[in-house]
Amino acid sequence: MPETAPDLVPDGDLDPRAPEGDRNPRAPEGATACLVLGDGSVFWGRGFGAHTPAGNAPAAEVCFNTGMTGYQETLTDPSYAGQIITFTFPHVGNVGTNPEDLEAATPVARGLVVKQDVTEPANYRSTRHLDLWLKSHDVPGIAGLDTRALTARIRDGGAPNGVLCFPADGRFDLSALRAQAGAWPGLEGMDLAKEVSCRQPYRWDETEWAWPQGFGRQAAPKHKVVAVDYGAKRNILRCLAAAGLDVTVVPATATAEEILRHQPDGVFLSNGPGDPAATGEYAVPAIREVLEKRVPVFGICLGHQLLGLALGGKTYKLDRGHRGANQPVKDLTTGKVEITSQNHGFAVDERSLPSTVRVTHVSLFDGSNEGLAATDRPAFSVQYHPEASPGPTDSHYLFHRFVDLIETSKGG
Ligand SMILES: NC(=O)CC[C@H](N)C(=O)O
Repeated sequence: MPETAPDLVPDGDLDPRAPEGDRNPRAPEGATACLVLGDGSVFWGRGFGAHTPAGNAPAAEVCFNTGMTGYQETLTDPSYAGQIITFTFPHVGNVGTNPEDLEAATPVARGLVVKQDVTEPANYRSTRHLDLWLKSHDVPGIAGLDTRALTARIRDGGAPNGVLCFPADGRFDLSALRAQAGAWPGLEGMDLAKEVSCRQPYRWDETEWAWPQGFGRQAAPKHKVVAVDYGAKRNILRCLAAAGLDVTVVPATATAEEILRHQPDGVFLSNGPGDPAATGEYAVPAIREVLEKRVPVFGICLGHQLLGLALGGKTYKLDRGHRGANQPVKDLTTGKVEITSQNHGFAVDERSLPSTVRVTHVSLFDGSNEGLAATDRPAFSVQYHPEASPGPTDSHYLFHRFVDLIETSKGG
């Protein structure tokens, strides 16, 4: 193991070397970056990845992810727009980066917080050091701070807003950073899906990529679906194609007419960032119209929340969200428990759902809703990510459930 430098003082305000009452203590020795939270607290660390522009460090919600692998997929998952990700697993970066594990062309996360300094990559698939990859995509990182303390703070107090600052000149204006973190409006009410969505419709055609172990290659397409891209992860589109679907992707703001013009056998609603209620302003009317035409609908994560809204339910913000690869969920249809991968900060309020909606999945961590199905039309959705493989292929059956629904609807 390479030697790593010790943790820096975790919180500038608690720095014993800072004079009493000093709200702007100097950066501790060795600190080149800091994370400033909306409540004014400061976590010092060592910067890596891209420097932040002077006076314009990115503000975002600071969340945590407990996954032990998949940092590149996490960083490129468009659902992380507007967020700084704290990785609770300490060794991030040690398998480098490669072009196959991207969930989107570029990362949208505003920054990452890790415990250990990023080491040289040790993996045959690596084509680039994480540090260089982050630099090339303009994403700043901070290492060497107490990610446990930060995670405990998020767990106990909810996900705070924060600013990650890694200035090239090593100067920190903590007052300005505190003001910036305090002024960031937060994710509630924020519509980010249309920012990360594709701009033009396109056909998903990716037959030559490496497939997840044991998942097989693309089957000859039997049915045609339109996937509405609210910030879709590539592996979802891959899984739809692997289940035998011909996939056309359309922008988040596509109207029902623009969706139905493709004469789809089914409509898929993707994952995506931001507040579903804000996204719903344009998405919900389109989904409602698709539902009225009785076209089969399947939604994942943000797509699940939007389907919940379209069916008459409400969504709310969870205190700290579910982000990681070990989240137990019970499928109430089969009684089976799946270990799932998740990344969401909002949820469907089960109590708000009309009687024409059945709850199909529930979180065994906190009892929140993880899946629903309409009883009067062909539509279902899950809050978690069946395209990810946190262990075995627990949740891939949902893509086949979608195909079955399409076939039943076609009368085939
Ligand atoms: N992964 C997702 O689709 C996230 C959905 C939504 N932005 C949330 O945080 O709950």
